[in-house]
Amino acid sequence: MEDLKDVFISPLPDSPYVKPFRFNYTQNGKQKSWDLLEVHDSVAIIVFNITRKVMVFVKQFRPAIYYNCISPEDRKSTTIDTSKYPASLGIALEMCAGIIDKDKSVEHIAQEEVLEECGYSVPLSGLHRITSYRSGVGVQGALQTFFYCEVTDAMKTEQGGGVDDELIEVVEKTIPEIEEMVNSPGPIPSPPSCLFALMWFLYNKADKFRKTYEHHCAECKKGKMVFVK
Ligand SMILES: Nc1ncnc2c1ncn2[C@@H]1O[C@H](COP(=O)(O)OP(=O)(O)O[C@H]2O[C@H](CO)[C@@H](O)[C@H](O)[C@H]2O)[C@@H](O)[C@H]1O
Ligand SMILES: [Mg+2]
Repeated sequence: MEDLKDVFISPLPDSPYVKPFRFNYTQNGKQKSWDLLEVHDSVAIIVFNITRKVMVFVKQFRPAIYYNCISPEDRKSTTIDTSKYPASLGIALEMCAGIIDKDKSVEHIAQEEVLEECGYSVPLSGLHRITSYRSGVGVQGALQTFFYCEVTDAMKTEQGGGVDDELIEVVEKTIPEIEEMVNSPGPIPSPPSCLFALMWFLYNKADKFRKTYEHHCAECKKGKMVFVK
């Protein structure tokens, strides 16, 4: 994932992923315009492994993050010096997510992404639609639909890691590690949607699993309840 070379910037040809255009309008009698990017709507899924009480993340190289680490001066050079700018600068930790580029329901797209990226076979009934929100409101405003699913080790039927030329590493974090992540002073190498997902999980679900830890501990300590972080 971190073997990066031959990095250079070029003008955008016709792209199936992003379409830049100018949006013109008159508001309160004043003529205005806004420069926009048309992108696909998407899904994102919180995957929580209840066998081992860990959250499943995907780690991947994100060119957009990498590019924004390069100084404006160095962006002008014909090739980017990868010894000065190693790939690690662009590696993000995210929830499993994918664009809606097929004529399928959001539930089916979410199910596919969990299998392709994380390796878990989840029944459609195991995917709970939580909410949807607008991402990149400055220039995109695309809709992301957000799901929660619980998986077990037995549901891990494939390796994960993405399809075609995707290079994705599956990473697991415990509840205390998630808490540490959201309390970090940053910069956190994750999009706001991922941080929202973590806060949603901590607020709505984490207690259920913390209680299991406490109970476990109480058993071990012969009835003495100990809060385990
Ligand atoms: N701009 C681009 N240039 C070149 N190739 C591209 C491309 N966009 C997509 N692709 C190709 O299409 C594949 C799409 O991957 P996914 O469907 O998993 O979406 P991704 O995880 O990138 O974004 C998901 O996760 C992020 C983070 O949450 C959300 O912002 C996003 O809306 C959501 O779909 C990429 O692996 C790549 O091959
Ligand atoms: Mg993805």
